[in-house]
Amino acid sequence: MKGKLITLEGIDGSGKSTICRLLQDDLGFEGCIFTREPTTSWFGDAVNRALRSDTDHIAELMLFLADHADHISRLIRPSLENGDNIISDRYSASRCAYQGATLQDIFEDPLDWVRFLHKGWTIDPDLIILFDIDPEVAVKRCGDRGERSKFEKMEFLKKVRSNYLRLAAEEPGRFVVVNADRPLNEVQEEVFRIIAHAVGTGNKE
Ligand SMILES: Nc1ncnc2c1ncn2[C@@H]1O[C@H](COP(=O)(O)OP(=O)(O)OP(=O)(O)O)[C@@H](O)[C@H]1O
Ligand SMILES: Cc1cn([C@H]2C[C@H](O)[C@@H](COP(=O)(O)O)O2)c(=O)[nH]c1=O
Repeated sequence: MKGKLITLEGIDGSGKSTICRLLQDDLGFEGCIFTREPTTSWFGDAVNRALRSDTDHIAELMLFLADHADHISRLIRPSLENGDNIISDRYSASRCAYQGATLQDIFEDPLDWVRFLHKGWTIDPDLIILFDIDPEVAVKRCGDRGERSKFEKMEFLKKVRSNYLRLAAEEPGRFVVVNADRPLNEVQEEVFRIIAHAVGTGNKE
């Protein structure tokens, strides 16, 4: 693989999508390919249907995995092989953190099980930027944005946050944890600096 894969992760309302939009508008990152999970494919549509209903948690996980497999074969692998740098708003760590929480009554260590399900076929990110924030602050931020994700609940997001922090502690070489509970310009400055360092100018060379 010649390009770099960078993913933005964090609980709902942590500010990933806001930073992603700012990155997309910045000329310094115009060589990067921007993508997200759930994707905009029909697999992503199926995931979004599951997110709007009380779908069985295992079935929901399988839909997320199908969307991820399609994302890799259609965009991630060919772009990396072509030398493009990719920035993805959510990726595999979202599954470990969120489905690691939805499945906690079924498995002893659901995070580890979900992580195992990716082995052998996924492409691991070169760098994962974790937007870390107290769920109380994140949920308040999301308060007035209309329809809510079924996951935007305090107790649930506390578990998701602790799963993310466990992932970061277990792979310190891959994760950078950013304090997302700061003014937007400060978070932006730090994330831009980290990504610029990882991809150089954002172009292929
Ligand atoms: N640093 C910040 N300080 C205050 N408000 C912020 C900050 N960053 C983002 N916001 C606001 O918080 C809300 C949630 O931000 P955003 O949609 O970027 O989060 P997200 O992590 O992408 O959430 P989700 O994963 O649920 O889509 C938005 O209204 C956004 O304008
Ligand atoms: C990729 C992925 C996402 N989720 C959850 C996280 C959010 O609550 C929703 C949708 O994401 P968005 O960024 O707010 O649009 O889905 C998940 O549970 N598992 C995943 O793998």
